[in-house]
Amino acid sequence: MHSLKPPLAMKRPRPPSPPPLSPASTKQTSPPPRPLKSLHPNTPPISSKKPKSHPKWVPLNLSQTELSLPLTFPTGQTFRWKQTGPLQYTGTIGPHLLSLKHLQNGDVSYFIHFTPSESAAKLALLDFLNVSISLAKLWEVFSENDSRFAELAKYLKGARVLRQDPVECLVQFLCSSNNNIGRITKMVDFISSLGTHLGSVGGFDFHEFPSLERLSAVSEEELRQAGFGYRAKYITGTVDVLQSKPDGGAQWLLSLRKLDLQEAIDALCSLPGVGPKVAACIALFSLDQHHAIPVDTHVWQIATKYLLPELAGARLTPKLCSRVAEAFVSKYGEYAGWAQTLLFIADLPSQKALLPSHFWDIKEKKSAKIEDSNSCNIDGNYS
Ligand SMILES: Nc1nc2[nH]c(O)nc2c(=O)[nH]1
Repeated sequence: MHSLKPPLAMKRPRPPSPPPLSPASTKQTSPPPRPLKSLHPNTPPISSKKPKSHPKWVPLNLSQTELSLPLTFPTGQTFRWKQTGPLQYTGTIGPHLLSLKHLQNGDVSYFIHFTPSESAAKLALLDFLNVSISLAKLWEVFSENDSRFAELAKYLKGARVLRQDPVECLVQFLCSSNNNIGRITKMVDFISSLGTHLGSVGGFDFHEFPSLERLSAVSEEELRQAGFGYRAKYITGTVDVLQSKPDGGAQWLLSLRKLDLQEAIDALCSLPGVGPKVAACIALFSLDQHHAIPVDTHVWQIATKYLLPELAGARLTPKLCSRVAEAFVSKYGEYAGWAQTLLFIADLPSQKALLPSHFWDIKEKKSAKIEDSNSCNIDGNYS
């Protein structure tokens, strides 16, 4: 078994500036001068002479109903954010390194560890969190149309869809094909380690996601040696195709935000290793395609139980995938992907403890694992 360590041949990029101190390291190694009062173990102490730019936890004006960090970050949308405290997650957005945490009343606050510009970091965070979309309002409408959703929503408040960078999202979901969360995370960590180091928090190193140019310097062989298996050729193949786009691959991917859903899915499926399920995940989590519906056997089970009972027992085919997607959209409307996200999360074994036992039926019969669900063949490797 190969360890997912950076290949020796790769040059490790240098940080743009000395890594910033994390809240934890601030506390442990170099407390700021003359603290007056510490409100929380991870809260930097307040100092009357604190320079304006001193990092601090800042309220985000988002309640837990609008954003639950444990339901949003470790539930299969992104594999790049790390849990760095009991209710605290840390990750990068572009060149910004930030932590988010829940306060005791559930509200979310953020802490900037490193950024070239604080105002740009805040804007990038709000954009990444899709804050212009009210989850409470969406869920009210979904709940009116679906009593089961209404009940689930009581237990799983705040499962929000993120607006990730498309290159980052695409590479993560290429790693997700037929894979489990632990290995996906290791692969994504490996790729991320090729980007510029931004700092360390809670014992984790954080890097800006590498540019396509930097990714194009990694060979298929290096990825294979690092344990990527057949996904290695999908990653290098996709990076090559993106690099050949006249305006650049990153720009090409961003331009898919303006297309209809089907056009965006077709464009994504032209990339090596991208099938309909992975394309729908990328479309939903990075391309503003809010009614994209990733369909795999787990979602198929939910759909045949609650939306299309007449199809129970049938074998999932590409045509039936479209039926499922249509059924979701006709039930939940233009933000149907956000409803799918809650139903997907409710089906994860990790969420079982949050739900009363009568919600466990599907999970009991089939352990809903991401590992089986992201194959490019929608009907292969699922059982
Ligand atoms: N909301 C969803 N997240 C996912 N992650 C993943 O790998 N598949 C899914 C999915 O179908 N929905």
